[in-house]
Amino acid sequence: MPAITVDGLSKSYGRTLALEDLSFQVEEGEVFGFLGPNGAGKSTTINVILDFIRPTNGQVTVHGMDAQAHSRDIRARTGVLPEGVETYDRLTARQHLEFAIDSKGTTDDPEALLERVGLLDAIDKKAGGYSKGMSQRLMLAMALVGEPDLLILDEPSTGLDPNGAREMREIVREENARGATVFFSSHIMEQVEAVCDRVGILRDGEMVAVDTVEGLRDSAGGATTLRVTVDRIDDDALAAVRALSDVTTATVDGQDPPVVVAQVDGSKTAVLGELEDRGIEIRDFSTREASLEDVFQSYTTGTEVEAQ
Ligand SMILES: Nc1ncnc2c1ncn2[C@@H]1O[C@H](COP(=O)(O)OP(=O)(O)OP(=O)(O)O)[C@@H](O)[C@H]1O
Repeated sequence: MPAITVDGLSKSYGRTLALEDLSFQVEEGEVFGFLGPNGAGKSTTINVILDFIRPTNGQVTVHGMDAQAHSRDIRARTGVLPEGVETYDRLTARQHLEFAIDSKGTTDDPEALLERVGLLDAIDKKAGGYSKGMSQRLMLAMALVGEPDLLILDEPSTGLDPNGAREMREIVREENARGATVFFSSHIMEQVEAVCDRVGILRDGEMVAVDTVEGLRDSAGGATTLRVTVDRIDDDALAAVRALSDVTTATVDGQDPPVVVAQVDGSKTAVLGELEDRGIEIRDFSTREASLEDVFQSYTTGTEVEAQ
């Protein structure tokens, strides 16, 4: 049984359509990265899964239970790191943890949890004095209470420095190794590629790709980003480059001097030849293997940048 099934989900806020007929599944035991730029609809999806908001259409089940009818049971088995940090200024980390432990009726040790997230030193300090990263660590510790079957982490790296982000990924791996399903959202490919089994890419409320990290890598596979610095470029020349059979996309980056950026799946010399045949002077060029970040960008930003 999948851990999460999202089926035909739509959500409108007044005239804003935040989610449009969204369907996907998160399998039990996997780490699923929910990736999309700001405003794509990630938090809205998470809020519907947790029944914090009601959808306009569609259905969500968690461990086979309807998200609306069984929200209490679902939340009891789920650890949530919500978007935006909501700590209580006057309570210490220990008190936050004690509250979460009481609410879930578990016997966790606050010190052990805070040690895991690297916040043991501040256990008896009031959260009002915490940095963003410290608050984020505290919220993560609260999400871990009760060894939940499902962890839902909304942008868990917010406010964390690179070390903190690495530690967070380590905790995701440990939780997954213990058997938890992890669903976490991010707008940064780098954050998800290191830990996720599969990635779903959300754009404007629609899922535009769901694949394994390997599968996404393959779709970038073989492709190379070619950057050619030229003395000038015009629409006809750019169109001719785009029309070459090995070129997937071509855009122009910058103006002075212009740089033609092409995704090439094969011969790079054809691009250089096409430009030279048109009397365009090639001042420099470089090649780079397309990265997962390039794949993410091509799905989420529209690949074309008009020639200027
Ligand atoms: N309460 C609300 N009222 C009106 N519009 C909303 C509300 N919440 C979200 N939206 C809109 O719905 C769309 C999706 O927002 P959502 O917060 O789900 O995206 P997100 O992918 O989580 O973005 P971010 O990465 O910035 O958190 C956006 O256009 C947003 O402006």
